[in-house]
Amino acid sequence: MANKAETSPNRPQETAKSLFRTKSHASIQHMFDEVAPTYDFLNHLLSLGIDNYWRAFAAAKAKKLIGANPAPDILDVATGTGDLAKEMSKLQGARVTGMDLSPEMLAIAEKKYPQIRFVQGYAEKLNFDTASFDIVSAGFGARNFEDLTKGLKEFHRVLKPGGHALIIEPMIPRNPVMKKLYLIYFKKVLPKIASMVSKSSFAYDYLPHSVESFPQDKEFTAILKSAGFQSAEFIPMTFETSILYIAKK
Ligand SMILES: C[S@@+](CC[C@H](N)C(=O)[O-])C[C@H]1O[C@@H](n2cnc3c(N)ncnc32)[C@H](O)[C@@H]1O
Repeated sequence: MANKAETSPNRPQETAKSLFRTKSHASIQHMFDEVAPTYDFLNHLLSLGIDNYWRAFAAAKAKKLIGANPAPDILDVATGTGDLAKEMSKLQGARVTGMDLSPEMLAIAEKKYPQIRFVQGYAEKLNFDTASFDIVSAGFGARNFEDLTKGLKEFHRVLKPGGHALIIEPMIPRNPVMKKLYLIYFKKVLPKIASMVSKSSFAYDYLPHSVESFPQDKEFTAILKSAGFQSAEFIPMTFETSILYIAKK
């Protein structure tokens, strides 16, 4: 039997490990609805504010890829509280839509950024026309998709030919010393801090499990290509603690 912190408060049969295996929409939604009120505070605290830089870096890459397009259409999937959508909305003429499955995360996004259009939905079945976006982004969301391949195929479908997907995920450093330090922080320190602030300490036990079990760098670019993208590259950020994937349709 798992201890209390490792089980979901309203779903005692569910452990952080079992959630990562199933990742049903209902369980993921429940977890994010619960962490929503403290999500931003903890995000910035636990990353020492560097998460803002990672999103701004992705938006700067998007700007280059968009080029002279005066009105790029951008979809931010798994937008959560909207911070990556906000970065994308700073691009000249950008028409940004943020979508997420969690109504509580979206309610916060709408409050923070009333100028951006937010909609509820699922990455695996995007409610948008084929070839309708120049950029599809996702910050720290793909790892939670119930069906990753289906989600990435949907990114590909809704992109215009030549459009790009930009995906940010946490990265486990490849350098052995950095990796050891990172995992101590990620598995021992981070869940303790989070449990003092968030209603759902469960979510922060799930986080290291989900990152450790998720395909990274070349493994993930191979998945992007098998989802239909003609090319895919990755850029490690901040001593390989985060990674940006860029894939072209
Ligand atoms: C860690 S948060 C990231 C939020 C935001 N993008 C950011 O940069 O902080 C992950 C988000 O992904 C959403 N999510 C997870 N699976 C999803 C899916 N299949 N479809 C849509 N949203 C999903 C969750 O509801 C949550 O808001």
